[in-house]
Amino acid sequence: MATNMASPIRLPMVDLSDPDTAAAGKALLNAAIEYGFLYIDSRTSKFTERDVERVFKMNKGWVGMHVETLDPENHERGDFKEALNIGELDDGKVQQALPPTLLSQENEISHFTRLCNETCAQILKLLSQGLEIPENFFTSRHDPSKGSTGNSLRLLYYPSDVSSFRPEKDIRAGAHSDYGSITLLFQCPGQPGLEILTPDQTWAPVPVYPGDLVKYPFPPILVNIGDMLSYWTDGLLKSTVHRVVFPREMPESSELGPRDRYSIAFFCQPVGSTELVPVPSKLVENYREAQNKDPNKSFIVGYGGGANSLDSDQPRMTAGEHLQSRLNATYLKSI
Ligand SMILES: O=C(O)CCC(=O)C(=O)O
Ligand SMILES: [Fe+2]
Repeated sequence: MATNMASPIRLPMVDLSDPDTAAAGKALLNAAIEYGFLYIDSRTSKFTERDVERVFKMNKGWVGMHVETLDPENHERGDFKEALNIGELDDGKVQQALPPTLLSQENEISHFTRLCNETCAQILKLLSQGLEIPENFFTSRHDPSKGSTGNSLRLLYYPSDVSSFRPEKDIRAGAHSDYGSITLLFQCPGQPGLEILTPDQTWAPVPVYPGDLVKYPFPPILVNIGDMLSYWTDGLLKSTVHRVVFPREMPESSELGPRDRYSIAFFCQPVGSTELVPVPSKLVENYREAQNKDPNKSFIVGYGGGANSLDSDQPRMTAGEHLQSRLNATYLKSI
């Protein structure tokens, strides 16, 4: 496991309003190949400052601390976080019991998840362009009108008032990769903590704002590739391991004020019954061939060996099966 700290990473910033969609698609694809993470310029997204602010206001942490342990091999105590998961909505309606204070906010939740879905569709279309495959290859397989997707919205709260915190041993969210296609992450100014594992096995902090002087209405939206899209593209797109750490000055330095962190994650998945047929991209094929020829091959072709590893007469894994295999690997391990 990595121990060294790298300097903050400069991730590419993608402009979703770029009329040159071929160029934006290539920029997005290259970031997904190199880092598995990128920023979306918030000025070019469908979200207004108010849309994001409203959901942050709902986010007060709901499910107790230490309930989840994302990296049980390295952390004996559960993650120092609280979370509320909201599963896929049906016709704008939440399909689960909500905490009483959120009952009146269903419209806002529905509005926000709709924008998340539309943003994911924009990103998936651009990725298809970058991969030089039909524009709707991914979006048609993520279309909720074709079946349930398992998309979820997660409100995360990492409290700083944790007297039992042990700096060397405890973590806000253990090292993990995400399971689905793509994740959108909304962060708050002044609340850092996300780190990604670089190819040389060092942890690189991801700044909430990149180091430029642009005035954003709210922090750029972080996008990362999940295991399924990595599997689907035979590892060409990277599902990068990441974690959330406590700020270095935690928690004694009370003069700094509370060092809480709030974030909102939207996990986007294909329709569960989607067969993960190989992505018909020459770029994916070339990547796989090059990796197969590499005598020192140390690459990961996405969890499960990659969609191209199956013989053509073998049944394809479905998106639902892929997700279940990743959930089993995490949650059965931590019981
Ligand atoms: O809060 C964060 O920054 C990241 C959360 C995350 O990675 C996750 O829930 O999968
Ligand atoms: Fe994550």
